[in-house]
Amino acid sequence: MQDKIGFIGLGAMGGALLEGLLAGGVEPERIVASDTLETKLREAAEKHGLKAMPDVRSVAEAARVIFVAVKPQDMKTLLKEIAPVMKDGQVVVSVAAGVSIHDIEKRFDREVGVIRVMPNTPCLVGEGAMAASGGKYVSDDDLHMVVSWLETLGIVRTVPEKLMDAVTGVSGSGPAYVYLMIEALADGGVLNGLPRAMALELAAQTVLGAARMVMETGEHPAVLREMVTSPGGTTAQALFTLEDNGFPAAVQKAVSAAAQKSKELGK
Ligand SMILES: NC(=O)C1=CN([C@@H]2O[C@H](COP(=O)(O)OP(=O)(O)OC[C@H]3O[C@@H](n4cnc5c(N)ncnc54)[C@H](OP(=O)(O)O)[C@@H]3O)[C@@H](O)[C@H]2O)C=CC1
Ligand SMILES: O=C(O)[C@@H]1CCC=N1
Repeated sequence: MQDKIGFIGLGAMGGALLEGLLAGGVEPERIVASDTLETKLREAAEKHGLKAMPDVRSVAEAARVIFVAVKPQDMKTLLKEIAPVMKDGQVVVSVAAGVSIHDIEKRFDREVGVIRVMPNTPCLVGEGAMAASGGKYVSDDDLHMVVSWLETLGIVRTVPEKLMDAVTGVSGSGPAYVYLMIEALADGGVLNGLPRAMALELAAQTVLGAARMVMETGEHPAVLREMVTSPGGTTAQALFTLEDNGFPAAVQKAVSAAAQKSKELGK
C-alpha cells in the first residue's frame, strides 16, 4: 500500500496545493487532512473524497509525508502538538513563510525530514512558481518524490534555503502584485471608456500573453518591451509616465518589503 499524504491547514495555500495534487493524479484515498475550521474540512472531504481526521495528531500518525500549511505564527503550537507522535523517516513539507528548516527540525526529537517550499496560489491552475529546499534528515528520494508531485502544479526550483525570503518576495507574494496590476490596467481602460468586463478580460489576457512571450521566446523583457514601443508612439509615452511615477522602483521596494517581512515572520 502507498504511503498516506497528510494535509494540516486547508486555507488558501493548503487548499490550492491539495487541489493541485489531486488534479495531478494523486489518489484522494491517499490523503488524510485536518483543519481547525470543521466546515472547511468537511467540505474538502465531501468534495474530494479524502479522509477528514479529528485532529492533527491523527494526521501525523497516519501519514508519512505531511504538508503543513498553517500561518507562520501557528507553526510553533502545531509542531509541539504533533511532535510526540512523529517518527524517524517521516517528512514534513512546510510552506510557512519565513520559518526555517532548522526551526522545524528542532521541534522533534526524531530524525524527521523537513522540506521547505514556497509555492504560490496559481498552483490551483497548474501554473505555480515554487522553490524548495531540503533539510539534513530528508533523503534524496523523498526530496525528489515531493518535488515531482509539486511539478504537476507548476515549476519548482531547488534553492539554498537562504534564498527563500527573496523567493517569497518575488513569486510567493508576487501573484498579488500582478492582480493589482491587472486591476489597475482594467481601471485605466474603464477610465478611457471601455466596458468593465471587456477591460478586465483584455488586461488579464495581456498579462498572460506577455508572460508567455517571456517564457517561450527566451528574450529579455527589455527586448520584448522594445518590440511594443514604436518611436514617437503611445507605448513610449506610457512607459515614460510609469518610469516618471517610480513604477520599477515601487515594484522592487515591494519585493524587498515582502522578503524583509518573511525574515521577521521567522523570528
Ligand atoms: N496564501 C498564499 O498565497 C501563500 C501562503 N503561504 C504560506 O501558507 C501558509 C498558510 O497560508 P494561507 O493559506 O494564506 O492561510 P490561511 O489562514 O488561509 O490557512 C491556514 C489554515 O490553517 C488552519 N490552521 C491553523 N492552525 C491549525 C492547526 N493547528 N491545525 C489545523 N489547521 C490549522 C487555519 O484555521 P484558522 O483560520 O481557524 O486559524 C486555516 O484554515 C502560511 O504559512 C503562508 O506563509 C506560502 C505561499 C503562498
Ligand atoms: O502573505 C503571506 O504572508 C503569504 C506568504 C507568501 C504569500 N502569501
